[in-house]
Amino acid sequence: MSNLSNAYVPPQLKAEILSDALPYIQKFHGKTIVVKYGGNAMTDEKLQRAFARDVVLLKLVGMNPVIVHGGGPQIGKALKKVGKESEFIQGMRVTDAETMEVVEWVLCGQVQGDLVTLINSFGGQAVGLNGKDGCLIKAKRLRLRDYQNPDKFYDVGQVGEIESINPAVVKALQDDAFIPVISPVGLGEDELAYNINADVVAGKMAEVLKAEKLVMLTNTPGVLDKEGNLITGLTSKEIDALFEDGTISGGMYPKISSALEAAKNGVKAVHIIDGRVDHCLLLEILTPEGVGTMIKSE
Ligand SMILES: Nc1ncnc2c1ncn2[C@@H]1O[C@H](COP(=O)(O)OP(=O)(O)O)[C@@H](O)[C@H]1O
Ligand SMILES: CC(=O)N[C@@H](CCC(=O)OP(=O)(O)O)C(=O)O
Repeated sequence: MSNLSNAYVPPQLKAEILSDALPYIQKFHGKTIVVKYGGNAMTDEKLQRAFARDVVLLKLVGMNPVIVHGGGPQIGKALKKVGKESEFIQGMRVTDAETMEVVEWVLCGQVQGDLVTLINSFGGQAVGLNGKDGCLIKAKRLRLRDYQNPDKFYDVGQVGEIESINPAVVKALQDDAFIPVISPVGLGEDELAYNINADVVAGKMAEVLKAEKLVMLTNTPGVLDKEGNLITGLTSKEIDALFEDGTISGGMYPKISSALEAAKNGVKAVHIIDGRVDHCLLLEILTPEGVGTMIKSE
């Protein structure tokens, strides 16, 4: 992948490739595109730079990218430093009060700060937000239902589910030249901060903003079947079958569930794509090439 960017491309071909993007730029002009930038997709510096450039480019050609970032592996590292192991149930981090302090520090501080700085270094105007800002995300304590046994619930501590989203602050920013960069932390009525899975925030944000597209960047080619082959498209029924036969596990649970909810609730195109591919965002949005898995509402 990295060698490709050094390969010789005749100037005429470059111009044609740029020109081929025109219908996509027209189609998505003025439209909101929510991008979930997973912590697993942001581990390589070169890829991070390509991502930030792509976001700036999308904004400058008239689209409204809204970024929801994760940071699971980065939280895991910070917790290790203070001697705490990470525990997950169905893709949700079990979060006690001490863990929550680290989560907020890593997500709303380090990860968001680095991303905002990087986007702005390429000429964008990114603004960092978390759920507390402008009353963006109201959360309440999650009762996590067992995927296989609906009568069973898990207590995962200070983990939130979304009660409501007030998108006013995001709309105000995106109607201007700004690129919102949102950390998945919500505020409860009890004034506690809640740790919310970033896929859940991205899916709901896309719904509430009536986004044209939701693109989730992760560290696999997309959703894989039992043999490890990429599944390019998935319907609701097919997803149920994958849950039942155990093909989906860990972080893919909240990702697929949130993607499906968004597709069912009006987001026209929902994709889970490989964030390890250089310029995957441009490939997904500005070319006819299908990358990753498209989640369909039915
Ligand atoms: N069927 C599946 N296809 C692809 N990935 C899967 C599947 N089931 C579980 N996974 C796991 O889900 C992970 C992606 O979710 P997660 O670790 O939460 O990433 P992110 O930080 O991008 O949200 C993959 O790295 C993989 O280990
Ligand atoms: C409740 C819960 O699990 N919250 C996540 C929030 C970050 C996240 O979702 O990051 P990724 O997108 O990189 O996985 C966590 O603590 O890891």
